[in-house]
Amino acid sequence: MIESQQKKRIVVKIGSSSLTSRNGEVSIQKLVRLVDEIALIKDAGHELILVSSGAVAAGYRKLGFIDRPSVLAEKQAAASIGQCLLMEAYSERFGSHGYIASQILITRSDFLDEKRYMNARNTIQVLLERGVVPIVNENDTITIKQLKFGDNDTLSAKVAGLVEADQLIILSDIDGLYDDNPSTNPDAKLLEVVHEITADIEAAAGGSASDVGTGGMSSKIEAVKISLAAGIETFIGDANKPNILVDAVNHTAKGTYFKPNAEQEGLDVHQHWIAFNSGTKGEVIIDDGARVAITEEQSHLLPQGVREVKGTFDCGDVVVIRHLNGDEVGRGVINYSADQLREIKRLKLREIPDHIRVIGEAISQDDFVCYPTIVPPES
Ligand SMILES: Nc1ncnc2c1ncn2[C@@H]1O[C@H](COP(=O)(O)OP(=O)(O)O)[C@@H](O)[C@H]1O
Ligand SMILES: N[C@@H](CCC(=O)OP(=O)(O)O)C(=O)O
Repeated sequence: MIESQQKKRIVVKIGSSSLTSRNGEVSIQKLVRLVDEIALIKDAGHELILVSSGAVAAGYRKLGFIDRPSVLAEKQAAASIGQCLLMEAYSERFGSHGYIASQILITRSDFLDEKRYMNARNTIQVLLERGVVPIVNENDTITIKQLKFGDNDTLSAKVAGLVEADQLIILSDIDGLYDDNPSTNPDAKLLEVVHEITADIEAAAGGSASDVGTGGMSSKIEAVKISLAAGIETFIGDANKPNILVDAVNHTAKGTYFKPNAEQEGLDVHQHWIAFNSGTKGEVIIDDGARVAITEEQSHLLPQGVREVKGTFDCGDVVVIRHLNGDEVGRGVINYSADQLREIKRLKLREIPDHIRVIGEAISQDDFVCYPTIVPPES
């Protein structure tokens, strides 16, 4: 039973290994059990978005393969079949509880553009207001390698940031994060509460031992970095444990609970987009004064603090902000093109020629995110 608590917005990620039986095929029994639990959470009044893997696993046998294919086009063809089968199974079971399931397929390029990113958010908002369970997966069939989220762990954390979730629950075939890879070290111990992703934790998190899983624990830890930066508490637990979802919502489940730093303000949706979804176009190199201003004094980045401009970008693009010593300071939305900024760098605001002056500052205070709030960009 769900303990009575404030209405929460919860993102649940179900990995391929949690949905498949030993032969690699999707197990309707497993899917049904998880849907039944989600229905209980919905009945208690919470909003829930499901990020479900399993399209490739559900499709490859129907395509005539005995083993999960490894060639990209074959996986994509399998996903094209499997995604329909998955949604059919989800729709039917959610329907039996009186809930409507909807399908949302996303690629990383959809999230590169903030308008499309916000559009996805608005769509999900309408679905949630109307009691629907949005079911998200990567659009495997058309995604090219360079623009793949790659694993649904990362996708689930980005979706959690997009919808400003209260909790992210990542279900897997293991009951949480161990202090070493349990498939190679039988003495590895479960970590029950984690406040920070340290280098030791990153080193402990290895790849997947199953034939169907994609990223193993290491991609889950990358995902947790993203969700914690947004201030979203995150849980990793075993999909095969009875009542795992209900217990995770009640905080009584066995597993690993990742707790965001209570003092650190989470990123808002715009900052989350800048930090984890936008692609960067070029770099601005800043001096000491500018670094102190933006990291410690909550100030704008002014052109006078910019020493060098690298690459080509337009007004509105996201650029890397780097200190003269080479350290990455953060990233932000630039108010000038690269050529304009080259012309006005090191100038005080009143010295900027009228035909170039837009807002004044090179990057506005609300438009940048500094490290270590964010993890280094992935591309
Ligand atoms: N430190 C660790 N703690 C727990 N599991 C780990 C660790 N390092 C590697 N793993 C592996 O990660 C696997 C879970 O990831 P994966 O197979 O990709 O599942 P999913 O399909 O749920 O995403 C575990 O079964 C385990 O073999
Ligand atoms: N999008 C793919 C799954 C990718 C993925 O991350 O899988 P998993 O590691 O099992 O969560 C699919 O639906 O088959």
